[in-house]
Amino acid sequence: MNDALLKVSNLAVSIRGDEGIARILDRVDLEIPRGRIVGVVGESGCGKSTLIKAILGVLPTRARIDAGEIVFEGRDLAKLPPDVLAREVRGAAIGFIPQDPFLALNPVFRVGTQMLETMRWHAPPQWKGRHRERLVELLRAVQVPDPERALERYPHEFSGGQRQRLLIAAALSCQPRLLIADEPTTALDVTTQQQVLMLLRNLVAEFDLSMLFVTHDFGVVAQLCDEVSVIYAGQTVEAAPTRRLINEAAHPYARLLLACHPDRATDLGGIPGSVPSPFAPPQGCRFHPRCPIAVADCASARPIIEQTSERHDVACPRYRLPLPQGATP
Ligand SMILES: Nc1ncnc2c1ncn2[C@@H]1O[C@H](COP(=O)(O)OP(=O)(O)OP(=O)(O)O)[C@@H](O)[C@H]1O
Repeated sequence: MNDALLKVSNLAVSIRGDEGIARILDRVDLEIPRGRIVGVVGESGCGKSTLIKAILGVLPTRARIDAGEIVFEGRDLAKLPPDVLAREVRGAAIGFIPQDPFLALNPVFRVGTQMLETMRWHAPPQWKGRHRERLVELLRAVQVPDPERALERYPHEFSGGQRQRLLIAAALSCQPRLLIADEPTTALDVTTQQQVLMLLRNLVAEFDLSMLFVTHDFGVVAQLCDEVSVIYAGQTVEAAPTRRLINEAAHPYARLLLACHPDRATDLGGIPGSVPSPFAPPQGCRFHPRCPIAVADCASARPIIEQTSERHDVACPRYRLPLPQGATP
């Protein structure tokens, strides 16, 4: 699609560690069309956070982008100087909602002080002199009760769900075009999680945004996302519109991950085995050691991405085969 707000192509990121060099992301592709919510799903250790860090330009010092592009509004973020990224992109054109609302706010400063400080650096010039007023409007939009008073309170005076709303307002406070959320509902109870997801959906429409939502939970993807990309051991294995992926997942990893979801599984055993270390990933398809339909060829060559239908890509030549009985948890 031409109207992508963000297009990540062929992105490779490696990190130098004591064990050698780890290829954490190995030619990842991702597209976020304007006005859409795209989920990135994968187990812990698949590279979701590294993908976010690469987009935001906050990779660890020992990491580097080896190849690929991160094109956002026509500019390749992978090639932008760090000061331009910090000034014009991170926390400005791209807002970030972190995973843990308990850790993300400084407990010793009032909420308003912290949020106004962010706005001082990144808010659009036309809001000059109106930061507090804008903030109150945003707190109202994220349904924080009594916004004027909320700005005078300290983080510990809010519940987890309210703190997450504060962080969503903070992410919106610089008038971003893209929101990136890293499992923002994981630390919340189920009811609050539902409310925050619904709020995010409404805000994306109301503020004319796009969103990248990272999670390990297909249930959350089903509720929130228009499209989804499944990532395994640093490689994109499948991408499709959400409904299609949930009803017709093709890659064995995506099928097994879906089968593990509580709504479907009778026994939540998870997928046997674990995500390989990026310091010594398997050759060929990185999923082949855990794949119930793998054959010898899967260990020798990386699968080519095939398009099964419009906007549905899968990186497995054997995706048409059924999984053997007992393979799903
Ligand atoms: N600074 C680092 N040094 C060495 N290895 C790292 C570093 N950061 C990440 N990794 C490794 O890269 C892989 C991907 O990590 P990443 O945090 O991106 O995965 P993730 O899918 O976000 O996992 P989680 O859901 O647990 O946050 C993991 O194997 C992790 O151990």
